[in-house]
Amino acid sequence: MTRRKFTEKALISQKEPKNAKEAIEDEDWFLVMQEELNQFEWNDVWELVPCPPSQTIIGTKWKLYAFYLPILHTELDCFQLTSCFMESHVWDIVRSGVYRTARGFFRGCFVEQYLSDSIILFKTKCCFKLAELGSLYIPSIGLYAQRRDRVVDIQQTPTHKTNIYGCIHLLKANNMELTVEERDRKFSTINLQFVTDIIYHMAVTTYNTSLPASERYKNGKVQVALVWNSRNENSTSFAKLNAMANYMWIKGGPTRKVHLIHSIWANFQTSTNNVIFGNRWRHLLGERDFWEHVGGIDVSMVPASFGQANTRAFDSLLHKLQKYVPYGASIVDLYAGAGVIGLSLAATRKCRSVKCVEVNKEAKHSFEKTASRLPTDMESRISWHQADTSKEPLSWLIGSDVVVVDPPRKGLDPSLLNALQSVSFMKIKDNLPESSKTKIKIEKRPWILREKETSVQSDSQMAQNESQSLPQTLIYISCGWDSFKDDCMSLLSSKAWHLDRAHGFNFFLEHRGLSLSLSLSLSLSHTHTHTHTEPRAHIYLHFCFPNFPTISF
Ligand SMILES: C[S@@+](CC[C@H](N)C(=O)[O-])C[C@H]1O[C@@H](n2cnc3c(N)ncnc32)[C@H](O)[C@@H]1O
Repeated sequence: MTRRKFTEKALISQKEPKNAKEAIEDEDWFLVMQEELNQFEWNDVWELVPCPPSQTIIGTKWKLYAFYLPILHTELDCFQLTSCFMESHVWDIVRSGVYRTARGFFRGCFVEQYLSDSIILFKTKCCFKLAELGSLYIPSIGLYAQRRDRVVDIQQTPTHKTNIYGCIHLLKANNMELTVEERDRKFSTINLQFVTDIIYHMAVTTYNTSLPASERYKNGKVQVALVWNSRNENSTSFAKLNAMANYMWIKGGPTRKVHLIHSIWANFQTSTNNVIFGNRWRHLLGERDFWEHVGGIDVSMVPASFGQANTRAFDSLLHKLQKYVPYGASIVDLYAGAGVIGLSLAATRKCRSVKCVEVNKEAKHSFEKTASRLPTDMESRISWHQADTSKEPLSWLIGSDVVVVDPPRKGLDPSLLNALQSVSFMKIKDNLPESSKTKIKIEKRPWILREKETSVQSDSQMAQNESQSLPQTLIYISCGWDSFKDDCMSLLSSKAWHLDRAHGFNFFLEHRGLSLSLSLSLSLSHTHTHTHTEPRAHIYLHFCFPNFPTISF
């Protein structure tokens, strides 16, 4: 494998050399250089080493010039990159290609205020889905390589220096001792290639406040979920799964001097599609509740419900978002997961009411646990509803001053998008659509009643007493740039909403296609109610570019 030296003050271009300052300032030059880099064969491993400016290092065609940070992408990839970021660099999002794309887009929407947070990336990514490939005796456990035909072993990299390392070591030893075979593993089709893999979910908690903040990530205990190729606990291979969990617990559990593992869960998944988790979960060992502290509140997380991958970036996003929510507002948090966003707002903005709407019933337990630790003087009425936001979305919007949406990468469901477009043109009480009026009437439809049975609410009169206000503020948190752009354009083109702020956050930079993620916050307000003194509505989004070809600074 060719190893090429690359400098921390380097940039490649066929164009005229420029010094670092000039190059950063000259956007055209920068973009040309980015295009050139896209033509590269990415089979080489790049190393970050000090290198004198203007030194030709890659044949005659490519030159290396003084600059800030390198752009690089390799097949073994971001691990070289991340090690660099991990150890020393604050990744400057402002110089990234994603940032430029976003800024161009928002300028087109007349948003001048586009801000972003820089963060030391891998020191903060807390949650990983890891795959295992290879033989029993030489397994690799880590993230998929770009083509997803192999796994880059996380232990070969200096990037994820957490107790996850130790857990992976245990898994490998364990597989050998217990001869966990291919047939026990979960089978997946990934990118049309049929590969055998076993999937682990690992999350590190930074909750332990007895540790100095700098050590919490490194020494946080790990929540491990083993995804098993069987339908349930009655399968013949369940004994092997149990043995595997016990082995890990004995070697890395609370009785050891080095206590690595917080808890172990099993997930049963026999499906051959790309969905990682099956519907059936079982808690095997350790504490059930796994706590984090984000957005000013303690948050409980189970692996079965969605958890943001980067605790620190999420915390930063939540603190920013709180500023856009008026005190005493009533909130609906759609695509809420365990309701972390809604509950954080309830606690910090003294919200009148907070409704969290989520389709995955497994998130209910975490919601209840988190709610049980909210400050006792909180007067908000909080509730969690297992429901599909695409069904009767207006019924969730009416009665809320602020709508928070945090959809999956595919973006908003069309029916919700429609409802958001139409809601600002409605006159409350006079023009309530039939579907939302029925919510105020006594509900008789069995399927809605069934959904309500799975709801948790702190005030049973909530639905009836809720004021019938219309949303003035929309906060959009996105992790899918393309879908966000489409949704945003639809909202703006309806002239219902005005957009005036955006904010970016680094959430992760991970190996899968070198996806690059950041969040933005935007502010939207109803065109006809916009006062120009204060933004009335906000969208935040967190987006990511899978297969983003280069990273630039
Ligand atoms: C990106 S996650 C956001 C979770 C949450 N806001 C958080 O920060 O933890 C998207 C969530 O939307 C949920 N979801 C997907 N489609 C949905 C739908 N049609 N109705 C309600 N929830 C949905 C998923 O189960 C997932 O929990």
